[in-house]
Amino acid sequence: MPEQTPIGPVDSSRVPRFAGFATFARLPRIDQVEHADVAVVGVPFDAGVSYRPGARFGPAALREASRLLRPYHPELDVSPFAETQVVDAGDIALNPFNIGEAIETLQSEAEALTANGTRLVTVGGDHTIALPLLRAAAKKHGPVALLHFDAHLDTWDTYFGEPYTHGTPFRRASEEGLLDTEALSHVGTRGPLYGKRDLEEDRRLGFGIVTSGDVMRRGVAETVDALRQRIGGRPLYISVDIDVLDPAHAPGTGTPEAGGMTSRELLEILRGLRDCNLVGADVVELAPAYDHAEITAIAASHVAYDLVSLLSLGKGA
Ligand SMILES: N=C(N)NCCCC(=O)O
Ligand SMILES: [Zn+2]
Ligand SMILES: [Zn+2]
Repeated sequence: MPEQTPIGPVDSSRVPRFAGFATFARLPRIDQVEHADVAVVGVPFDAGVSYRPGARFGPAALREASRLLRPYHPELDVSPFAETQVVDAGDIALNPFNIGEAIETLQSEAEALTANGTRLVTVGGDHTIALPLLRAAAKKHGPVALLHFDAHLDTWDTYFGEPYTHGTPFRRASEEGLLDTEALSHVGTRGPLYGKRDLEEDRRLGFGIVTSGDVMRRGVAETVDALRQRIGGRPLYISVDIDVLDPAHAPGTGTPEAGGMTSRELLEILRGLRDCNLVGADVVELAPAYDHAEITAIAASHVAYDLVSLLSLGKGA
C-alpha cells in the first residue's frame, strides 16, 4: 500500500468545532479514505443490560463530546491523526430484539472492518458487545491478553438463565478459549457481589484483580508496573466499562457503584501502557440519559482518544 498523508480532522480554526457533522474528533468517515489504520466504530446496542437501559445512545453522545479533542497528545507525545489514518466507521446496526443474532452480526462486521489490518476502538453500547469483539480479535491474533477496566467482574454465568448479557461476556470469552489465561486483569472492581463464589469462579478463570481501593493505595505507577508485567508482549485487548469511574466522574451509566477511580487515574494508567501490543479496544456502558453536563461523555471521549493514541503509537506492528 503506498504511503498516503492521512486526512485529519476538520480544522477547528476554520470551521468552529460546534458546527458540522459529529464524527469522532471531527475525523473523516471511513468511506472518505482508501485505507484506515484505526477506526472508531459505534455499536448502539443495549439489549443485554441488567439495570438501567440507555447505552444504545452512547456512541452518539461520545461523538458529540469528542468535538473538542485536539490533534496532539502531549503525555504520549503523539499526533495520532497525522501519524496514522484514523477514521469514524459509523455505527454497526444490530437487531435490538435478538441478542444472539446481534452478537453474530457484530462479530462478522468487526471481522470485515479489521480484515485489512484496521484496528478498532469500539464505542458501546452495553458490555455484551465485548464478546463478539473478542471473538474477532482472537480469530486474528489467537487468545489475547485482556485488560478489563470495570466496577464489575462481568464473569458471571447467566442472568435469568440467559448466557449473553452485559454481566457475562468474559465468562463466555474464557469458555470459548478467546483469552490468554496467563494475562487477564480486572482493574477498578468494587462493590457488593452475589457471594464469595463470584470471586472464586473468577479466579479459576485466571483473572487477577486490582480493585479500585488497590489503585488508590498502590498508586498509578505501581499499578502500571504490575499490569505491564502480566501483559508482556502479548496481543492485548483493552475493554473499558466507563462505570469503572466513580459516579462523580461518570454518572451517565447503567449500573453505577460508589467508590470508583477518578478519570485522571484511568487516563494515567492507560498512558503507562504505551509499549504494549494493543490490538483492539472498546469503551462501553455510556448511557447519556443519566449524564449531567456531559461529564461521562467527556470522560469516555478522552478514554477513546487515549486508546486511539495507543493504537497509533503501535502502528499495527
Ligand atoms: N457490565 C456492567 N456494566 N454491569 C454488569 C452488572 C451485572 C449485574 O447487574 O449484576
Ligand atoms: Zn460495569
Ligand atoms: Zn462491564
